[in-house]
Amino acid sequence: MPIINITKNFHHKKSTLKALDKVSLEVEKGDIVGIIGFSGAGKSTLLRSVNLLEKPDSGQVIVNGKDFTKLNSKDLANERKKIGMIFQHFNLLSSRTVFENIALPLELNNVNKFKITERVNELLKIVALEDKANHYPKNLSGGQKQRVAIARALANNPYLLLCDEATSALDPTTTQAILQLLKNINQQLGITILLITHEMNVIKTICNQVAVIDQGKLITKGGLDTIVTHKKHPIVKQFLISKSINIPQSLSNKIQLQPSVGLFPIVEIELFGNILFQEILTVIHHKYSIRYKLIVADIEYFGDANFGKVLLHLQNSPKENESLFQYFNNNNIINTIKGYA
Ligand SMILES: Nc1ncnc2c1ncn2[C@@H]1O[C@H](COP(=O)(O)OP(=O)(O)OP(=O)(O)O)[C@@H](O)[C@H]1O
Repeated sequence: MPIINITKNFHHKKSTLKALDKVSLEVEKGDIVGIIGFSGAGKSTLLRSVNLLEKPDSGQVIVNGKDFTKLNSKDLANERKKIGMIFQHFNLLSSRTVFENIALPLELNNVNKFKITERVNELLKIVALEDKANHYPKNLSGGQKQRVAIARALANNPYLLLCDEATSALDPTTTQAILQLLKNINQQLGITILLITHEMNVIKTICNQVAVIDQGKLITKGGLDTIVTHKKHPIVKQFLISKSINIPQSLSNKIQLQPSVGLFPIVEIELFGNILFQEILTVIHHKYSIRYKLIVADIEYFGDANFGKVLLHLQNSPKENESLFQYFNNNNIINTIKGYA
């Protein structure tokens, strides 16, 4: 499914905004491609260009062997039936039951009543909501609503599923369950998935390809190992070490911003693929004989490199710690003193 050189401008009163700037993207059948980028980078515009909800000003969108930009509205409507879409806020119809929501695309496709019942029951099984068929959306949890939306998106047997931040409104456990469902759909039904996400976790859990977009341009696309090689690019960097780690309340209650006698520094270290965490700990302990408490460590490995943040509460005097900070700075280990306790 090649997207070739698409450009999309939005015209405001006095200015024009280039939301997509000559973007080309190849999506192979069976891929799960994650699109990442800062807010306003053009992710939604790119996703919506695939089924021409957003019509590019130029370029080609070749899906299912057809250039969507050249289709008349009737042919495009027919092609769209084979592309499912789900959204962050589910977009269910509140006046319809779960069954009726899922049945909607089939009704619009003039499928007969008997076949609709058969298909909806199949779909309820796929998303494990058989017992909720007659419930209304307002009585469902977020995860259940997204399952209904997924079932509805699958109704017409799509070959492609577009997901616009499908898990952003869900808690971590529900997110994992929805991701697992998407993975099963990809593997068992052979559906290609294109998704937008802000979460590294989503990429790591289900995507085999990542597309990075920034200011309307495609920066890179590939597996995570390829993406990591662009670690200096701001969006990739933020993605790799986006974690904000919190100082536990028991410690933050005691924290002082200025050093004073009897208080020791709490230092945050950023790991950015240049050095391994265990190596840093060994140096702190063996080379500089500095005692520390490990407060929080949130680290992920990509290949042999680790990325993330670590919070250490050093236990030595400022003088004794000096050589350690010199070591950090000499080795480009980004460190910030968050306070003293
Ligand atoms: N219909 C529209 N009319 C005018 N400008 C638009 C329209 N849709 C998007 N834009 C602008 O195009 C740019 C890209 O928007 P888009 O929604 O694709 O970004 P995004 O990466 O999905 O952002 P976010 O993560 O915040 O959803 C933004 O500057 C946005 O304001």
